[in-house]
Amino acid sequence: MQATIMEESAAHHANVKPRMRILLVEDEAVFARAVAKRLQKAGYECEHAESIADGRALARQFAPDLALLDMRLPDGNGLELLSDLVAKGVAVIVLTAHGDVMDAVNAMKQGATDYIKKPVDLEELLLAIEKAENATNLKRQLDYSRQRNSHETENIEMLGESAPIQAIRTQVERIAQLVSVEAAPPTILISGETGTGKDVVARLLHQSCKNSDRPFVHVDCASLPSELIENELFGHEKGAFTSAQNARCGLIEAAEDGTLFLDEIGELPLTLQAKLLNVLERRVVRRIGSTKERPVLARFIAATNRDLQQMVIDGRFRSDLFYRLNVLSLNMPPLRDRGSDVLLLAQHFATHTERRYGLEKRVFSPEVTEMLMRYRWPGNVRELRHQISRAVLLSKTAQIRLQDVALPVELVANVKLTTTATEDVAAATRMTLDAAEKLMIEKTLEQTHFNISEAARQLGITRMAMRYRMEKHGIRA
Ligand SMILES: Nc1ncnc2c1ncn2[C@@H]1O[C@H](COP(=O)(O)OP(=O)(O)OP(=O)(O)O)[C@@H](O)[C@H]1O
Repeated sequence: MQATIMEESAAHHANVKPRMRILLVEDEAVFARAVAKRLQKAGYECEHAESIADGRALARQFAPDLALLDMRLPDGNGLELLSDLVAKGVAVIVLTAHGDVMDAVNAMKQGATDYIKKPVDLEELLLAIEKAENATNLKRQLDYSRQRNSHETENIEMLGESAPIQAIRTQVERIAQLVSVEAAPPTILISGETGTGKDVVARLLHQSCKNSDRPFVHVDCASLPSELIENELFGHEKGAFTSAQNARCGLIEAAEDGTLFLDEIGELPLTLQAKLLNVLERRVVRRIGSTKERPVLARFIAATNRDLQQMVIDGRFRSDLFYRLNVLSLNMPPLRDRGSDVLLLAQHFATHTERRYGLEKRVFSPEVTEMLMRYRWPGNVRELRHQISRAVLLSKTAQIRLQDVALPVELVANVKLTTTATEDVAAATRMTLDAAEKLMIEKTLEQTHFNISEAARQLGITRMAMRYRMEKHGIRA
């Protein structure tokens, strides 16, 4: 989040056109909150209205570039607002109830840019917005046909040449072959620390299966309140509870014969774990308030950064569900075990940011290169991506130096003890040269459990020089 703010403010300074302003007209509060949060995270400005009247008023004040318009609103049909917005030159993506084809057709006839079926997959929505953004930009700049761009498909990239990433690629290929001959596709469990690319690999698995043109539905079990997850997953019949005015299909059904990706599965409440197990075993789903069972064709992929086996021992995760999910498993390696993939990814993210903001090419100083290789990356690829875009935006010269990279002080000791590195650390931490040197020695000693030879090796100095410096700074082993 911090990095996003930094990117935006730097973009502002670099005189780059700010990103789109989006008006969301939607009366389902929880869903609206999730959409607004995701859009803001992606760097868009977003305002939310709950009715046609509010939407109309906000459209005047906020002057959006794009609107996301629900069709069923408390004070009428979204189509009433659609024509006003289109007349103002606002691109409109309509959100239609599942199966309500007529709404979509009417909206497109009245000038909507695109439509998305509910329940909405946030990543799919972002893609539609990007398409609309590209289309609008193109239309403005070149008066070009929007059609060409709106058919681009997303290309998922899992970069890396290291052995652990090659092994993941091979596993993905094997799974793709397996799935094509199996009747009920086997469930896949992806584990790995946060930011290692579990989402990326889930999409890659989807892309490489024969049903890749079918829906990919992402459910984040951690961000949905537990009382809503059941409704989201299973859907409900009209009248199933007081506020259920219309029947609604759940996400399991919405995935059709594509992929249902259950992210952060470790956060699923125990009661729902039992219900999910039933779906996986019997391959049927029943909406809340319904007696009718519908067949489940989707393939399930689950992901977690928790130790599910430990959760089973602690009684917080059902063992039968764990075994059912864990038919095939993929373990995403942490970034620190991927060798020079760190540099390959850093270069990729740097180029991406340079292109996005029209900046000149940057190079990493040798100390930064070394630091990138030695840092432990607890937030993995996500952390690297944020650090690199931030460094590219903040560096005043074509060379990215250590002070442009805001890695936590306690890990700076991973850099060799050269004069330039000490100067860079001092500048980054606003310490004197002496204090920076002392800090680097102390931290390396701590990390090597006071093994002086090992610490000296890591710092690139002799054991004698290490002893001398420890004495100078009054550090006792
Ligand atoms: N190998 C890779 N190549 C390119 N980009 C990657 C790679 N791995 C991860 N990323 C990028 O890093 C970011 C984090 O990845 P992702 O969301 O897939 O991680 P995650 O393991 O699902 O994280 P979390 O556990 O927090 O949900 C994303 O922006 C993703 O595009």
